[in-house]
Amino acid sequence: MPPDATHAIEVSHLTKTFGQVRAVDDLSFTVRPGRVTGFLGPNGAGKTTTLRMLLGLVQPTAGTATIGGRRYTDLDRPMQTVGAALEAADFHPGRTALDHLRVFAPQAGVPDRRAHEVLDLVGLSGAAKRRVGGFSLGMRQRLALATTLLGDPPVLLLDEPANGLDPEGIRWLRDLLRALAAQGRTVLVSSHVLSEVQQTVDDVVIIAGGRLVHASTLAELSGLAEPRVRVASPDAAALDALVARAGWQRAADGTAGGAGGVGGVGGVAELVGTDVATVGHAAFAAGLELHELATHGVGLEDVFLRLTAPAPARGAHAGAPAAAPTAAGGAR
Ligand SMILES: Nc1ncnc2c1ncn2[C@@H]1O[C@H](COP(=O)(O)OP(=O)(O)OP(=O)(O)O)[C@@H](O)[C@H]1O
Repeated sequence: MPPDATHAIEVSHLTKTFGQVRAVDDLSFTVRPGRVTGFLGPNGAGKTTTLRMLLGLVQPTAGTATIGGRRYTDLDRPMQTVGAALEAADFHPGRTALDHLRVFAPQAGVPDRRAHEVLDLVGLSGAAKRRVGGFSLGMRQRLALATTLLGDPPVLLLDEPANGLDPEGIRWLRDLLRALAAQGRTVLVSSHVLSEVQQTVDDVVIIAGGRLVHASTLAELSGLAEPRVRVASPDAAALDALVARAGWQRAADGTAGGAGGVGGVGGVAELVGTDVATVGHAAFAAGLELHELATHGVGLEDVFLRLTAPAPARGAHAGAPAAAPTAAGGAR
């Protein structure tokens, strides 16, 4: 099936509770075709449960998860529409890689020879006749990916596909996923480590505690990682006045005052869009005593950790400009 714009993934107010556990909580996001989207969150965030609901394996408590506007269970040819790899270990150990794919080929509605093509695509041609029982985790990941590609689906859902791959394998996966997206496919890749997929994804959907905490392009997420100037003075009021007078922008989650000076009295400001020389000069000209003036970078991984920190810490970010398409850091 040729990929086209009708193969977007739409998750709307999706909720799943298991007894007392609210695994997915009023989650809404869109995944666009032609792009690789990272579905990110710490362990237990609800990624797998969301993917399972998308695949009709788990019934939502509320909300909907659709592919091209239809639920997975309503698709005419699901295996030719969605390729999904949720667990890499689910192989018959006595089967060869080729046999494994041949078992799935009829379900995917493709001839046997397609098995060779997908083995080639994932770099496993040389191991086609080896038993899967002897495969490394990385080889299993490649075979799982080959299985998802059998029906040439326009939508790919991959749960932690980089797990078990060495750095060369991760680079290979990146190139393959980017090529698949460039063909117009919708590619959703989950991971609990941003750095693992940072160079692969165009968009990010970040969840924590079952809730959406951030959805944007990777470039917009990177914008939250700009360098900051941290400035502390024993005179909080004068520091505040200087910041206001100069028109400096405070970081959205930066400290807006509080203990920063001598003996815990004073103010601290975290500023973006300026530099230490400008701030130092203005403070000197204003006769303001400073106890700290430094630039510090906030890495992308730091941004990710802050966004996914437990609720009280996340609450501090609720006003971040690009950070909160829906609720950031609500009560859970
Ligand atoms: N079948 C189930 N019964 C009860 N609780 C479940 C079930 N499946 C998932 N959960 C719980 O739901 C929450 C979300 O789990 P889920 O596996 O979706 O998270 P995840 O983001 O995929 O985590 P990981 O990165 O560790 O795979 C967890 O608290 C988990 O224990």
